[in-house]
Amino acid sequence: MRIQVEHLSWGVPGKTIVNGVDLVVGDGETVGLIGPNGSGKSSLLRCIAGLRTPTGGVVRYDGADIASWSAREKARQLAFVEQTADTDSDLRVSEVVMLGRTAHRSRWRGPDAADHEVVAAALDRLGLTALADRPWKQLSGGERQRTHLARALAQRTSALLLDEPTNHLDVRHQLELMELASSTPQTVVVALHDLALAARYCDRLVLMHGGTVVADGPAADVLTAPLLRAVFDVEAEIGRDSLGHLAVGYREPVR
Ligand SMILES: Nc1ncnc2c1ncn2[C@@H]1O[C@H](COP(=O)(O)OP(=O)(O)OP(=O)(O)O)[C@@H](O)[C@H]1O
Repeated sequence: MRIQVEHLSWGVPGKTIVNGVDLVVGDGETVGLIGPNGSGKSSLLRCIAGLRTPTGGVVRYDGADIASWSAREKARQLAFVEQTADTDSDLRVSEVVMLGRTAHRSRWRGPDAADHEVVAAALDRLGLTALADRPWKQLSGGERQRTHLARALAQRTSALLLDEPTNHLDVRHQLELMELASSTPQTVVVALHDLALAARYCDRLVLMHGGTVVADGPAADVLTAPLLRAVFDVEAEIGRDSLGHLAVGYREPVR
């Protein structure tokens, strides 16, 4: 699934929040969206997910304008895990994940064996099998986040949009989640604050600032000291760790 964002703008009265963004994400590619707080990453993701109506431009999936899709069609084509994803509190973990199957069956039919198989596989993929029967409201923040990812996987879509999917996760689960995002055949757009994690697992990084894309390319081209200074207002040193991964160190802020 190829995602094409053309001259996309979105805002609220008096404020342009996403400003003329062009972005192409190739089939199966994992693209990391980075940028400071308020730079427009979540707003752009919500437009790409079809949850916001752009004030200008268009979002295409394999050439089709997402504006022409019903909610059900969107749920069959793309899965979106938002930063503050929440769920009705009385559900059990497996029932939350089963919500991902809703768009795949008729309104009149309950989950069948195939749906249960997909849910079991998604729970297993996120290491949640032992929590399947636990009430959602008892879960920790990281367990909830993994449950929402399992729900998104259970949608079995060609595109996966993730907004800060690692913010509640411990190191082990961060690595596993990013490994999943980079190895899945799905087309992935993921907003991240951890630049080293983004560099390690994404095929390409897109750096946003003030609602626009200011750099788009391989991590080594985007994570440069001058660009990080201009966009994040930090003095960064970019190097390689002993495993060969890009490492980013920061000097103390000088005011
Ligand atoms: N519905 C809205 N009404 C008014 N302002 C909004 C609305 N949605 C977003 N904004 C503003 O738009 C800007 C971009 O927000 P957005 O959430 O897209 O940024 P972000 O890059 O995802 O930030 P963060 O890293 O903090 O999650 C922010 O200044 C935010 O306050």
